[in-house]
Amino acid sequence: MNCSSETFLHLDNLLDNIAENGYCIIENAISAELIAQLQQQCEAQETQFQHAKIGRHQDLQQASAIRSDKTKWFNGDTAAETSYLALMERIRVAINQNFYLGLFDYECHFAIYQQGDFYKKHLDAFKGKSNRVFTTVCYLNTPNQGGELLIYPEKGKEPLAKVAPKAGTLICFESERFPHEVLAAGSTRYSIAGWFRKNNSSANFVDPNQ
Ligand SMILES: O=C(O)CCC(=O)C(=O)O
Ligand SMILES: [Fe+2]
Repeated sequence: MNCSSETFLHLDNLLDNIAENGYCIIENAISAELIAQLQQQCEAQETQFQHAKIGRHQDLQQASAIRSDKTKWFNGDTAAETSYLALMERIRVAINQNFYLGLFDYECHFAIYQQGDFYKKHLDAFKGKSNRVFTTVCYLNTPNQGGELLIYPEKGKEPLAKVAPKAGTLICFESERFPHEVLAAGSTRYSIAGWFRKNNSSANFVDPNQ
């Protein structure tokens, strides 16, 4: 098993599961200390969170029927954010080494789901339309009830997995392949959602463009 003393990440487990299934769910992937710091940061900065838009071209009103959480982009401004990004960088490099995907960078945001907040079934990327290749989700607390993530197969209505959010659990899946949804949260739910991206740039089109 591949564990760093500080942050604790089951890299081999992650790679094996991705190779076999295209997704992985790893409990206790990240140290409780780092998770607690990130969760406290979310709580302290809650007023800076905003209702999320979906895609680049949709407006807020359309988005609110699909998701009701609030998000805040991650800038690496704090030591905890830097540690988290360093972990994601290790995953990016390992995925590239194992699957030759040419993942180029990583973007992520914090998300807060208050009681009743949801995110309806969706895909994070559509073939040929997005540079998002792998989605990551990391839970920063363990809500009392609700807020489960359902991961669906490419075709078929029965979920492959139903994940009750738990502090320290890390989920990774192919963004174009797995529709997923977040059931209504029963109590406040803190998380980080992120995406490893490929570079779609060409001579007259620069993307990622954030
Ligand atoms: O928080 C989760 O469990 C999933 C969030 C999600 O699907 C997203 O932000 O795209
Ligand atoms: Fe998603």
